[in-house]
Amino acid sequence: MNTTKTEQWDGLVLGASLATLDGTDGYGEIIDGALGWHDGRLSYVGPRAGLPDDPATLAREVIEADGWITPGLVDCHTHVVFAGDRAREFEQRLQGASYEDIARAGGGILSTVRAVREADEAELLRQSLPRAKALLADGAITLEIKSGYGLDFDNERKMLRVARQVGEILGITVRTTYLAAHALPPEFRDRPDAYIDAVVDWLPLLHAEGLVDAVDAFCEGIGFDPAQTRRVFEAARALGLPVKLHADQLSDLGGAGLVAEFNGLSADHIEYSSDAGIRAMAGSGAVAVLLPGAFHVLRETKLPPLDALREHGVPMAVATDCNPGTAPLLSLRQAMQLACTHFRLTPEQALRGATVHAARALGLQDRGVLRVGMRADFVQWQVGHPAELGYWLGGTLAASRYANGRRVG
Ligand SMILES: N=CN[C@@H](CCC(=O)O)C(=O)O
Ligand SMILES: [Zn+2]
Repeated sequence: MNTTKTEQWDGLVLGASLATLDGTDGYGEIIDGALGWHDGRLSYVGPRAGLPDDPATLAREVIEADGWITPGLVDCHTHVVFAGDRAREFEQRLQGASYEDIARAGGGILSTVRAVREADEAELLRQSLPRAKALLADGAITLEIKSGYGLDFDNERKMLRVARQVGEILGITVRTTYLAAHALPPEFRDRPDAYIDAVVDWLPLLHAEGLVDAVDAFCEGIGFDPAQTRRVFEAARALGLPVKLHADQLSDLGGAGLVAEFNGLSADHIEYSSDAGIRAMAGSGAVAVLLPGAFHVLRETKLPPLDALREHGVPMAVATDCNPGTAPLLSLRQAMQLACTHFRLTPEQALRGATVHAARALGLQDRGVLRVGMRADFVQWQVGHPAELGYWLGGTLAASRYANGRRVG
């Protein structure tokens, strides 16, 4: 019996099939499986037939289930904390305005900055929580949440505090990412280097409050240049914080290579990354975070360098990028479907992208697969096969969700 515990477990699910994702390929299928856990960790992952005759004695709670159980999904790139929406901007884009035009005219990210600054902490939480709940409802048990719509100390802090509260209220893991280098706020107009000075100064203060798990930037023509990004990364490194990057989304500024140079966790978007950038990522072990929601909503045509990613063995994560501008997307499963449709990932690759590789993109080694000793984060789905998770558009497939061995929906 594949177990580490001899005392009575906290819980045991019997009867569902398991997609463990343990191993380098395949779903790791266990038909008619059993999953036991204790103290928030998996204590048994295997066939029901591998348990003693009377499994009810093994655990305090025994649950008969059907369908399939997968690791809890990990949404490794979201901007789910924000106020307002940008539906009117979406209309303008469909009438011909580009994302960059709107940004340069003071809309885009800056219009969400105005809305976030106007909302107090309680209001920001009130607006953000339903979005996080929707992501959880569709199986996301770990959420990364970025700041980046405050762009001053108090408002970046407010966003990060709300992100932490979301995790506490929902009982799930929230990893926070400091993204003050997302756009240039109006009070620093034409003074981007002075703004980067401020971004660098705020970081240790927010970190000292326990509000920052990683550091990100938007390295782009409408964001910050590589030299400015480098300064943000150096500040992160000085504090021992990992970096990730909105890299090469709209043009190739060498973002993928910069991530590799700083041993970053991930380069995200990367539609325009060069072959050299991808090779550098492969060398450093960085994850490529694919964001098919933004690709879809912006009606992009330039695909990420998928062949190069495959050829060089760069792990590909999939995330929602849930944000009001480019990805009003409230389902990681839907992002998986878009990754299959637009980027030709197989449903198995998309599921690995939203679990195993997404956990790695957050530097989390204790989740993403079902294996004894890993966190008891899992989702039970009403499906006949896990390939359906990357197949259906919409619908309600998740039947129960567990975080750290506790039911969270
Ligand atoms: N690219 C930059 N940041 C977000 C979009 C933010 C926004 O438009 O509000 C992204 O990941 O797509
Ligand atoms: Zn983003």
